[in-house]
This record gives sequence, structure tokens and C-alpha cells, in this order.
Amino acid sequence: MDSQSKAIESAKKYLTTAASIAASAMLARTIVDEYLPYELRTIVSSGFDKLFGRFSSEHTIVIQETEGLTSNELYDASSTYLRTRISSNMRRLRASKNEEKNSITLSLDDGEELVDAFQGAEYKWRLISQQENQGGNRGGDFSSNSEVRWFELTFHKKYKDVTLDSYLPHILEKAKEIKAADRRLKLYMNEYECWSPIDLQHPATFETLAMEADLKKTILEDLARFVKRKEYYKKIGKAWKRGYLLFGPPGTGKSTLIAAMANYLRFDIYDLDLKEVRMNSALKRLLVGMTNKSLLVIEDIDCSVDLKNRDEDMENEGNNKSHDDEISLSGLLNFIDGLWSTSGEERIIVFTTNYKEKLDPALLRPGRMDMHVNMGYCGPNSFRILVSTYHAIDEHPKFEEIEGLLKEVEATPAEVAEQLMRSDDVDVALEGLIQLLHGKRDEGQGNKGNREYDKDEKLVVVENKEEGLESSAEDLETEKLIVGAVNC
Ligand SMILES: Nc1ncnc2c1ncn2[C@@H]1O[C@H](COP(=O)(O)OP(=O)(O)OP(=O)(O)O)[C@@H](O)[C@H]1O
Ligand SMILES: [Mg+2]
Repeated sequence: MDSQSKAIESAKKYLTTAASIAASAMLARTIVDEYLPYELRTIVSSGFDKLFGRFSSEHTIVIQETEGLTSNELYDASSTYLRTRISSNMRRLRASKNEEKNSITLSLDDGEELVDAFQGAEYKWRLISQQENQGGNRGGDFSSNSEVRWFELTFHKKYKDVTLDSYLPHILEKAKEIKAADRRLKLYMNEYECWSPIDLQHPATFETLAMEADLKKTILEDLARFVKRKEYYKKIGKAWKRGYLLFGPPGTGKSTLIAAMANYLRFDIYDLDLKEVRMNSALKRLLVGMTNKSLLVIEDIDCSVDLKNRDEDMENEGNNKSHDDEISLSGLLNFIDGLWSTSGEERIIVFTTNYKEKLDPALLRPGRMDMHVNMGYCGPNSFRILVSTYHAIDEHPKFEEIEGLLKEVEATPAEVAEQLMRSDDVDVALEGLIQLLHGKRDEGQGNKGNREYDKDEKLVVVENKEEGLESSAEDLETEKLIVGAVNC
């Protein structure tokens, strides 16, 4: 026998011995698992693990629910993450539901194994729990049993680095995303200087929002880009915020768009009523009290407070003390710029108005609001979205007539939606809508002025020049005009 064959022979022998040790270990573990009582089982099991662990090519990481008195973030994240990895071939699961959620949550049950894969590695997860006696058994009265829980994560030794450097951080990141998506959104409203929250249950989504497709796409892309730009805002040293000015007649969907934005981004809404806030100092407290990932909304900015006149008053009266702390437009915008650049991340501010022309030009200056969105009357595209939402149809013999009328007549999406909701019978609803549009036409509302579907009214979105670039007089010229629906 040459030396190579000898080496192979001895390696085989070693492997056979190792395999039989492993087999014995498995057999022994099965006996332990099946026949020993629970308390004894865990003690004996841990002995086996110590004895045979050295022969194993696997590593096990123990992730305890608590470390001392503090909860373990990694345990919490693993538990959240594993809920999304439950597979149909698992035999035992836990099911739960709490008031906050609409659906049932499935999770791993004690002892059940879950297999996950990541970057070519296989991970075996097991949840283990054990009753622990606390406070001793003095007289039996004061002892209490509490449950300790931990995950055991087992993987091949060669994936140790991948696990620590990538897999566990991946779990922390994923859990954060899952929680954000699961969280109930809040709508905060201010009473004087305090925010009080209620659940935000507005069902609006971009899908059901009646708006011309290009404009919708532009807004969606802008939002998606904004949330990805943490590093960019850090680099340029600016507050991570974005401003939208929504303008258009009542019932064109300004508030609906705000709700759709919040639902899309999973941001809370802070609906600021400026009439409740008289002083800059109070406003500052409110703005500081906002959480990250939120939308600050100031509706009807043109009439909520006479901001412009107050600015002028202050200038005229010099340093008049009584006006010093009163809210002004410049105060509002400066606070937002200043405070949010030092505290807070991912903030969106939305102003709405029915009358853009009444606004202080300071607010319309480039750099103040990043996007000006013209919420127009209902055109054929918006009508199609509404009818598909309310009656789940995308064709009907009456569409042609309605679309023709919508090109002539000013009807808001709210008016159209109201007609569509009047009957479950689509024929009846569409007939009602035709009557409404005929009525409007006969009343002489033929000429559409302010609407996104008018080729002459090209301004739909004004996207200001990218933040962070040198601001100069040139900025005024380089505003980018994005033309919305011109397909009618
Ligand atoms: N663009 C739209 N897409 C879908 N539904 C809309 C749209 N516009 C209006 N609606 C419907 O009309 C109702 C009123 O619209 P909304 O409150 O969003 O209008 P608004 O522009 O905020 O009006 P206001 O200027 O009076 O505040 C909404 O609840 C929604 O049902
Ligand atoms: Mg509104």
C-alpha cells in the first residue's frame, strides 16, 4: 500500500468513526428527546452538546430573549424576521392576533425547526423555552415561575464570518422594515402647543388616486428618490426634507394625495393648524416634537394665518416687542430649515391651497417648496381610475360620451366620485354622471381654465433645481417644467 492509499484509508477510517459518533449522538439525542421528562431532557441535552459538539462541523449561536434585565434587540429582530420565513411544510406553528392588527400572525413554536438560506449558507433556527424558578422556594409562597426563551441558530463553521458580518445585520435591517410596514400610522393634530394622535385609517393609495399617469409617476419617483438619499443630504449638510405645494380647487384630491403619500412612505401625518398657534416659540416646540419619518401638513396656507402681513408689520414697526414672537412665514420656514437640519430625518412638508395666486411669493421661490403640484379637474384618465375603483370596470359603452363631456366641463374628481358612489348599478351611476356633466355644460361652465389636461396650461409640476447645488440667480431660470397629461 503506497503512502497516498494509506492516507485515504486512514481518512476514511476517521470519517467512519466520526460518522458513527455522529450517528450515536443523534440516536442518543432522539432517546433523550422522546423518553426523558422535560427538565431532565434539557440538562442531558446540553451535556450531549458539550460532548459531541467538538466533533461537529457546525456552529451554534444562542440568542437569548433577555440579557440580564434588558431585552435583546437581536432576539426581537430574529423573531420578527422568522415570521416571514415560515414555510408550508412546518408542522407546528404558533398563531396569535392582537387588537392592533387585522390579521393573524404565525410564528415558530417551541422546539420546531425552521431552515433559512442566505448567501449560499443554510441556517437552522430553533426556538427553545424553559421554565425558570425565581425567588427560590422559601415557604413556597414567594416563588414565581417565569419562562426564559432563546433561539439557537446553527450553521456550518465555514459561514461563521458571513453569519456575523452579513446574516445577522441583514436580519436586524429586515426586521426594521417589517415593523415599519406593520406599524399603524398616526395622524397627529395640534391643540394649542400639543400634538394629539389618532390612528390614521385613510385608505387612499396611489393606485386609486385619480390623477394623470405621468404626474403620478413623477411624484412617486420623487418620493422614492427622497427616502433613499440619506447619505446625499448628509454630504451636502442640509436637512433631509422635501417640500410639496399642492394647489387646486376644492375636491381635486389634495388631502387624498397627502394620505396616499403617508400610506406609501409609511410616514405619520402631523396636521398643523396654524390658527391654534400664536407664537413662534410654540411653533418651535411643536416642530421639535415631531418624530422622524413624518409628513408635516399645513392645509389652506393662504388663509390659515395672515403670515405675509405680519412679516410686513414687523418690518414697519422695527423691533416691536409685542410682534417679536408672533408667527411669521419667515419664522415658519426658518424654523423648518434650521431645526430639521440639526434634528430629525426624513421629513416631508406639504402645504395646500385653493388659491396659488394668493400665496406670498416668498413661499413660491425656488428652494422653498421642491415641487408644486397642480391638482386639476377630472379628465378622462382620472375618470377611468375612479370608475375602476368604484365599479371595477374598465370599459363601458357610455365612456366615450362621458370622456367627451369631461374635456369640456369642469368637474372635480370629488364630484365624479360622488356620482359613481350613488348606485351599485354602474348603468345608473354613469347615467347620473352624464346628467351632472350636461347640467354643468348647460350652465355655461364649458371653458376649463385651471386643469392639468389643458395643453396651454403646461405647468403641472415645477421641480426646483436639485437641493445642495450652488444657489444663484441662475436657479430661477433652471426650474424644470414637467408637462403633465397632454394626451387628451
Ligand atoms: N384625485 C382624486 N382621486 C381619488 N379620489 C378623489 C380625488 N379627488 C377627490 N377625491 C374624492 O373626493 C373626496 C374629497 O377630496 P379631497 O378632500 O382630497 O379634496 P381636496 O382637494 O383636499 O379638497 P379641499 O380643497 O376642499 O381640501 C375624497 O375623499 C375622495 O373620495
Ligand atoms: Mg383638503
